[in-house]
Amino acid sequence: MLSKYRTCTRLVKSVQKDSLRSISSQEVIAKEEKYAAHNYHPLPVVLSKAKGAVVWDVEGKKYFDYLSGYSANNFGHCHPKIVEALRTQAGILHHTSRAFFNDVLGEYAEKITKLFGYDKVLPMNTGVEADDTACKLARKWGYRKKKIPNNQAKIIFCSDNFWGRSLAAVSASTDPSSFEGYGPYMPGFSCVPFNDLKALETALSDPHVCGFMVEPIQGEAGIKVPDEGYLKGIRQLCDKYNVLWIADEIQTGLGRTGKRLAIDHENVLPDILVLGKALGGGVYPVSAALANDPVMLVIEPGTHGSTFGGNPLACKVAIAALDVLENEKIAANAAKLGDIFRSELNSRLNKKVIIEIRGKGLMNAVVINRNYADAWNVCLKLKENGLIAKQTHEDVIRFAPALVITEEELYQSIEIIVNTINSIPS
Ligand SMILES: Cc1ncc(COP(=O)(O)O)c(CNc2cccc(C(=O)O)c2)c1O
Repeated sequence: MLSKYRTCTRLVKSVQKDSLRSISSQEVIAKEEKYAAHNYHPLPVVLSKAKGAVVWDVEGKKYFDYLSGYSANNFGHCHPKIVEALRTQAGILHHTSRAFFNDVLGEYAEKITKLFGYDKVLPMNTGVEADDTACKLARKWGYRKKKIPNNQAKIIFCSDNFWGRSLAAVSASTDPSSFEGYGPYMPGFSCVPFNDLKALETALSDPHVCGFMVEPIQGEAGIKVPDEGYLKGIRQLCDKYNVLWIADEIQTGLGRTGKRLAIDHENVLPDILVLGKALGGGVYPVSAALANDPVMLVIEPGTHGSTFGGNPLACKVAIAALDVLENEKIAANAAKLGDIFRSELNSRLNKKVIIEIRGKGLMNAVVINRNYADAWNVCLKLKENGLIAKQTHEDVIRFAPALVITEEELYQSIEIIVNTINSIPS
C-alpha cells in the first residue's frame, strides 16, 4: 500500500513540477493560433501530461478525459505495455518499407487475422486509408468476381457517415461541413438512411453495387445505435445480392462498445473488417483492412500500398495493443461500466435539459435540449469542473472515456457530469 502511495505522490509531484513549466495555456494557444492551420476549434485547454483515463493541463489541473483521442486511447494514456513496445522497437528497427520483409509483420499479421477470423490483413496507417483500401478491394472484386462492367462499380454508404477527411471520404459524406468546397466528388458513391433495411435492399438490388460500408454504431453522427437485428439484416442482404459488406469498426472496435467488436453484439462477420485508432494503442497510427483470400487476393503485388503500412514499429505496437485488449478484459470492463454510466445518468439527469442518453459499452452520448443549452457551452462548463469532452453536433455530447477507467473514476466523473448539467437553469 505504501509503495502505491509513494508512486502516486511521485506522479502528483512530477505533474506539479511540470506545471511550473515556463509556458502558460494562453501562450500555447496563441502560438498555435499564429503558426498552425485553423482546421480545428479546440476546447480551450492545453494538455501536457496524461495517465490512464486522466490528463493534466500545463497549469497542473487534472481532468477526466471523456474523448480518449476520438477513441484512439481505448487502453488509456501511456499504457506501460504499449509504451514499452514502442520504446523498445523504436531502438531496434522502426521502418523498412515493404520493399523488404521485416521480422515483425508476419507475427502481427498472424495474430490479428487469427483473433478476428480472416485469412489476411492489409496493413495501413490511418483510418481513412484503411477505409479507402476497403473501397478499392470492393471495386476490384466487383470487376474481377462479380463481373461488373469496368468503371461502373458502385458503393453504398449510410447518410451521416464519417470515415475521414480524404476526397473519397468526403465524397460519401452527407455533412456539408465535410464536403463543401471540395468537389468534384468521387463517382459511384451514394447513401441510404442508416438503420433502414428496406432502403438498403432497394440500393443493393442494383447489379453494379460491389460494396456497402457502414459503422455498426455511427460515431460522428452522434453515437447512433441501430435496432437489434440491423447487422444481421445487412449480412443477409449482402449475401442475397452478392455485395461485400464493409464494417468500419475504426471507432466502435477494440472493446469500445463492450465487445471485442461492435459486430459481436449480433455475431455476424463482414466481408471486409476495417480497424484503426486504438489498434495503435493511441501511440502510433495503425490501421488495417481484413478479408478472406477470395477478396484480399484481387490486390496483386504493386497495385496498392503505403510507405509506412506494416512497418515493424506499427506492428509491434499493435501486437501490444491487441494483447492488452485480450489480457486485461477491456471489453468486459467497458460493458460493465457502460451499463452503470447510462443507468446513473438516466436516473439522475434533469430530463428537461437532457432529452436522450444513448450508447453501448463506453461509447455514449447525451442529447441536449437546445432551449436550455448548447453542447459547446456545456463542454466548457464540464472542463471548468474537471472533465473534458467534445460535442459531435450542437446538441450532442459524446462521452467516451478510456476503457481502463476504474469504477471509482467513473463514479467521480458521473458526479461532475450530473452536477454540471443539473446546474443548467431549466
Ligand atoms: C468510423 C471512422 N472511420 C474512419 C475514420 C478516419 O480515421 P482517421 O482520422 O484515422 O483517418 C474515423 C475518424 N474519426 C474521427 C472522429 C472525430 C474527429 C476526427 C478528425 O478527423 O478530426 C476523426 C472514424 O470515426
